Amino acid sequence: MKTTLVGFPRIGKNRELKTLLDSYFKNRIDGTRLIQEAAALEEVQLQALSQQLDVIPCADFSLYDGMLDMLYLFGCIPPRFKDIPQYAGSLAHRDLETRLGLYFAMARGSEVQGKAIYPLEMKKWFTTNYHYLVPELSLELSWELETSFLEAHIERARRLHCPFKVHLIGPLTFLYLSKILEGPPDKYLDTLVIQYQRLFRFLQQKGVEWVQLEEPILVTDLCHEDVKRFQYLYKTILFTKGTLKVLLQTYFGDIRDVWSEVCQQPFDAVGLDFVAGTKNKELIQTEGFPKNTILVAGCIDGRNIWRANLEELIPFIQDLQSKMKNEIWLSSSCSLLHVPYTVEGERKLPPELKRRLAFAWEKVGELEHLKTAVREARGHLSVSEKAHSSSSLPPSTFVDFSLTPRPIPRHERYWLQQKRLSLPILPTTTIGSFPQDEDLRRLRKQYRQGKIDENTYEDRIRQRIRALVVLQEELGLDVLVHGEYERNDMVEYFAEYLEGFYTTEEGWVQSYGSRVTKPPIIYGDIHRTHPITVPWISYAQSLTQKPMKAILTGPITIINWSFVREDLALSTVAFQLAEALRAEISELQEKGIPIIQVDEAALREKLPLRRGEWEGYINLAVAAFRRATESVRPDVQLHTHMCYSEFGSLVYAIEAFDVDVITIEAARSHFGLLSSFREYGKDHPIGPGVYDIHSPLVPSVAELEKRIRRMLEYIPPDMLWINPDCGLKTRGMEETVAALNNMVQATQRVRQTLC
Ligand code: MET
Ligand SMILES: [Zn+2]
Repeated sequence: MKTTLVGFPRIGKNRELKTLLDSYFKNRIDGTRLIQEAAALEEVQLQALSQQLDVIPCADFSLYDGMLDMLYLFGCIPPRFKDIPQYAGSLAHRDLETRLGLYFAMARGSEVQGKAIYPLEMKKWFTTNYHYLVPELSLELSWELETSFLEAHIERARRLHCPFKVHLIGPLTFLYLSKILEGPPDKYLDTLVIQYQRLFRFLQQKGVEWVQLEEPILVTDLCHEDVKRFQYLYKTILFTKGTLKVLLQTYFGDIRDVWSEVCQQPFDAVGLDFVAGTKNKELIQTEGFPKNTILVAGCIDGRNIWRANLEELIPFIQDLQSKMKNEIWLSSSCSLLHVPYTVEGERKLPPELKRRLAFAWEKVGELEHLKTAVREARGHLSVSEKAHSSSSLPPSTFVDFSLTPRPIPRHERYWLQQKRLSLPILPTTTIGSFPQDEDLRRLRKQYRQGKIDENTYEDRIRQRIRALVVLQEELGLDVLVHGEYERNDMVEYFAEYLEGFYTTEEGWVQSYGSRVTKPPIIYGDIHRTHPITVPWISYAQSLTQKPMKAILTGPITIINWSFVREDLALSTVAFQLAEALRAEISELQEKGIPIIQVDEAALREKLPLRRGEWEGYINLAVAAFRRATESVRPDVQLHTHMCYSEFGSLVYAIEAFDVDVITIEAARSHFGLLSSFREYGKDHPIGPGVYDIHSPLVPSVAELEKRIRRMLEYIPPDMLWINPDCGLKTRGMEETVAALNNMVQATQRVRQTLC
C-alpha cells in the first residue's frame, strides 16, 4: 500500500508564487529570476512531500495553469499569438524570456503596435472556482512538442530520489474542454494520439516510470460516441506505452458511463474519487475491476477542509482490500489545489475548530495515518489518531421552509414599481462594485489592524460613497449604487458579519494564475445579529433623489464560495442563510430603499456535472433565493445578477426566481446567450452586459450603440436594461468613468431613435 496525491496547491505556502508572478507581470523581475525562484519553491515543496508520501507529484507545480501547460507542451499555439513577430516559428531553442513571453501572452493577452491581442478564454474547472485557460483548436494548427519546462520539472523531482509520477491532462478532457473552432471533434483524434505517443516516447527516454493522465471529463454524462472516442484514443496511445506505467486519474464523480471500457484498457493504475463518486464502490462490486491494475483510492476529500473521518475510512479501505486483492494506493479525491495550504498559519481560529480542520498539508498527514492504521490492520484507532478524526459540529436548529409565491404577479408589480421609480426607457445601471484602489485596501487593512479607529474608517468610506453618488449623477446613470467600498470580497464580507462563519487569515486558494480567494468556513448555525449593509446603503440613498439599488450576495453564492459544514443537509445551511438575508432585506426596504439586488453570481458554477442531478440543485437554489426575498414588497424592485454565461438550458430555472429584473454577463461571451433569452426577454426585464469588465479596453460610443441595437433584435425596448457585464471592482477608475460615460451616451442615442 502506498500514498500519493492527485495534485497539490502551487501558489506557495505564503503565496510566494503569486508574489513572484505579480512582480514579473509588473516587470520588476525578469523571466530568468521568475523561473529560478519558482523552481526553488517547487523543490522545497517536493522535498517536504517526499518526506510524507510514497509517490510524489511531478509537473503539477504549474506557473499559471495546467491546461495552458498542456497546450504549450504540444505547441498548438493559436495563430494570433504565433503571428506576434517575436513568437513566430519554432519554439525549440528559443531563449527563456521568449518562451515565457509567449506562455504568458496566451494567459493574459498582449499588445502589438497598439493593437490588443486577446488572451485565451478562461473557464471554470468543472464545478470549482478554479479557472483554466481554454485551448483553441483549428485544423491548420501546427503541433510541435516543446518539452523544456516539463523536462525541468522531471529533473527537479528526480533529484529527490523518491518515486514520482508526471501529471498531465488526458486527451479526452483536453479535447472536450478546448474550444473547437473548425471541424468536428473527431478530426483531432489522430493528432492527439500522435502528440501523446510522442510525449510517451519522450518520457520513456527520460526514464520516467509513472505518468498520470487526468480525465475528469469521464465523470460527466457520456454518450456512445464519447465512449467510442475514449476507446479509440486510449487503445492507440497505450499501444506505445512500452515500459511507461500509466495511471488514469478520474475525479469529481463516478465513471459509470465508461467503466467497462476503462477495465478493458491496459492501464497500470486507475484513480477513482470515492468522496464525490460514491457510486464508484458499487461499480467495483457489480462490474468488477481488472486484476493486475492498481486502484488509486481517492478517499481524502480534496474539496472541503474538514478532517477525514478515519474511523469510517479504515474499514472502507480494509473492505476494498479484502474483496479486491489489488494493490491499493491511498490518495486525495481530487487535487488539493482547491483547499488552502495549512491550518498552521491560523492564529485566530478557536482551538476546537482548528482541531477539526485539515488543509492540504494536514490532508497529506491523514494519508500517512490512514496507511499505517490499515496496514497494521487495527480494528480501532490509537488515541493520537483518534484526536485527528472528526467529531460532530455544534448542534443545529431545524429551519422550516415552505415556498410561498409573491402575492402580486410580476406584470402588476411592474406598474407599481414604474410609478415609484419613474425610470426612462432603457434604464442604465451598474452591477454594484466600483474600482477598489491601493488606498482603499490600505484603509481597510489599517482598520483591521487597529491602526485607525472605527469613526475615521467609516468617515473615509462615507467620503467615497459621497463622491461616487456625485459621479454617477454626473454620468447620468438612472439607478445608482453605493459602490461596495466596505467589502473586501462579496462573500467574505457577509461571512465576517454573520454568526456561524469563520474567516481565515491565510486560507488562500488559487482562483486563476496569480489570483487567489479566501473562502470562509461555515462552522455553526448561521444568524444575523445586526445590520450588515443597511447603514452604508441608506447613507447613499440619503444623498440623492435617484433610486439607490442595494446589493446583497445570495445564499447559493455564499455557499458555493465557502467551505460548508457536512453534518447538515445543504438545504438547512441554505435556509439559515436565506433567513439572515431576509432580515437584512426587510430592514433595507424599511429604510426606503426602492431596489434590491441579490447576486447569485455562482449559481452556474456548481450546477451538477450530470443532468439528472440538476433539478435537485436548482430547486434548492430557487427555494433559498425565494425564502431570502419573500418579504420584498411589490413596489420594491427585486433584481438578481448572474455571471459566467452559458445559461442555455438554465433559463427555465431563472423564471422561478421570480425577480423583476435580471442583469447577466453577456459581452464576454460575445452575446451568445441572447438567443436563449429571446423567449424570457419578451416579458421579463433583462440587462445583458454591454461590455466586458475583465478588460481595460474602453468600448466606443459607436460600438456600444451597435451592441444595444443588436440586443434590441432579441429583447423589446421596454424590457431592456443597460449595464456592464459585472462589478467594476478590479478596474481602474479612469477607464471605468470613460466606459460608463460612453455607455450612457450610447443609450441616449438609441433612446432618441426609439421615442
Ligand atoms: N455586486 C457584485 C459586484 O458588483 C457582483 C459581482 S459578480 C461576480 O462586484
Ligand atoms: Zn458578476
